[in-house]
Amino acid sequence: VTDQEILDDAKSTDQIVTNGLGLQGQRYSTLDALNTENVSQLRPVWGFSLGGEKQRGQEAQPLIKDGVMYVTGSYSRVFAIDARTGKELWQYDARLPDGIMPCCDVINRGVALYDDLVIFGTLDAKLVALNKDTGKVVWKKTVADYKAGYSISAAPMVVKGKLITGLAGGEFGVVGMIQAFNPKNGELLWTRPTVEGHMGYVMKDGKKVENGISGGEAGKTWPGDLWKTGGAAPWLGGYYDPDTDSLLFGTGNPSPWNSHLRPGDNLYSSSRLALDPDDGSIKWHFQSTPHDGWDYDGVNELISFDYQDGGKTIKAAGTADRNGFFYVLDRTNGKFIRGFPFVDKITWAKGLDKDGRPIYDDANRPGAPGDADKGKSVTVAPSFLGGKNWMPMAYSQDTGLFYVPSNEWAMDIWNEGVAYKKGAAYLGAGFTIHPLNEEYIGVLRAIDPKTGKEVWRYKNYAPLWGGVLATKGNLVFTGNPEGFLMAFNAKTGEKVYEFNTGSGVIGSPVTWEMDGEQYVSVLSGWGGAVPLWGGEVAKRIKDFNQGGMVWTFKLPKEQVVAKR
Ligand SMILES: O=C(O)c1cc(C(=O)O)c2c(n1)C(=O)C(=O)c1cc(C(=O)O)[nH]c1-2
Repeated sequence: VTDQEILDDAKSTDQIVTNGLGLQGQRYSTLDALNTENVSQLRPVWGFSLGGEKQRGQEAQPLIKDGVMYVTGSYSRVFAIDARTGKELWQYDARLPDGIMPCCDVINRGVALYDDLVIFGTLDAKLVALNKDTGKVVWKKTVADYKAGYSISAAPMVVKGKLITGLAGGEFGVVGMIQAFNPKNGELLWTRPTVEGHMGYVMKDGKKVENGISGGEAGKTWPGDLWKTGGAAPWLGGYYDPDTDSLLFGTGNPSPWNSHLRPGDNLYSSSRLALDPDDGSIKWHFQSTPHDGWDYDGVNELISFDYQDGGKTIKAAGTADRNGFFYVLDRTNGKFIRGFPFVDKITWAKGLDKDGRPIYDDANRPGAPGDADKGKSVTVAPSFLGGKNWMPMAYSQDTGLFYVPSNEWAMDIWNEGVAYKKGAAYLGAGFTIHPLNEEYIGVLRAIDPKTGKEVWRYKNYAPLWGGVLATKGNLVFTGNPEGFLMAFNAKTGEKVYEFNTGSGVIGSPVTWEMDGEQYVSVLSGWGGAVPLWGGEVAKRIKDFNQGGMVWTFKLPKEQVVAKR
């Protein structure tokens, strides 16, 4: 895979070489052979088991190149599969040490492809590059200390010949970090800490050269030494906008959760960042939840899109935050254009001011703990798992709508005393999540970013936890924990297809063209954060079965011909 193929991925239909179906991550395919007219005839053509004794959450998006599918499974495993037949070509198992500390299941979100390499990050915070034909290790590099709580769950990406990744570990008081490597040998090129006060570096002739302190100086928006263990992990990775030559990343919660310990905005936690891919410097930031006290990570994808306003093209970016607000930003400078709630209930803030800063409801910030007891508990919506969590939305270039997998839930949350200890959970909070409605938690929403209007919604009993795909065939695909891959009419929201994969679908579906036919693939395998952290919600989903399968679909041949 070349840099040009990566740049062209949003337009090419015969391969998928980026996470997000294009570096901007719109998850939109120009294929329309499969459409609302014929999707009811969609059939599975093969299934592939990810095997292993312990099937856990499968959150990856498959990549496809030259008839081979590359996909990751739980416990840091990679599989190469013949995309025509489902036959395994090779598999690689990272063999994790016992002490790994992922907060939220043993998931992985996919590989990056570059040259003849298949590259992914592991739960013990390594990057591993495999030969695409043999699965043999070409290079392997430890990028952070898993014993301090670091891990990698994101799919890395290659931008302008650099391999870029974000690190996880926000629940352990790590220092969030975005890093660039030489994809051919794993050599570090630059590193950008995402907590104010930490020095960034670029490598020159094998030497670390300082590249500015994140935020300019230490402790401006943090008290005392707390910035040293400030979290803000960019654990979901990011995307790249070629128009502005910016990496667009989000950052997680500040550590610890107890906000009374850290008065101030706590930059750059719960923020969106635009970085220069050449040296990792920060071009702009937008903080969605300053002084977060509810675990509203700001990692959710910031998706570039253009729209017309009074004859002018606006270079915008949209993001649906965990805190329940959808933000439209000017992606040339990070300025707030507009924001609006995308969930039914938000109680931690009364709204947004003209710059997009939340107007807090102080009664709904969990109270400070006393010396011995816990602080005042409050009931807040959304829950800490968010109006939307990691699962990527899609943007359709035809309808101009975002298709947002969201959830309606609240939590009781309180603070407790906590001290930092390397490798131990660093929360200082307790919580329990509960549904807001009897009939549903999940809501797939079609949202107009120009008006904030919800065009349609689909309600789902269990929380939605899978990625979304939009196509020119007027289709929107996503999955649910109940096990179904579903397709909707992009304009009306009518459900036009479903298929039971046998376990919850929390992966991200893809579509591509092979031998003149349009294929759809998705991973199935229930898991992720909900069953682990879900309180009352976990009870609702306790009978859902685990799994680990890749499912691949297409239309029967005669069906395609009949429609043409
Ligand atoms: O702060 C972090 O470093 C971090 C990492 C991850 C992760 O790596 O998946 C999650 C979260 N936080 C998190 O807050 C969260 O809700 C979450 C859900 C999931 C998931 O895959 O279901 N991962 C994560």
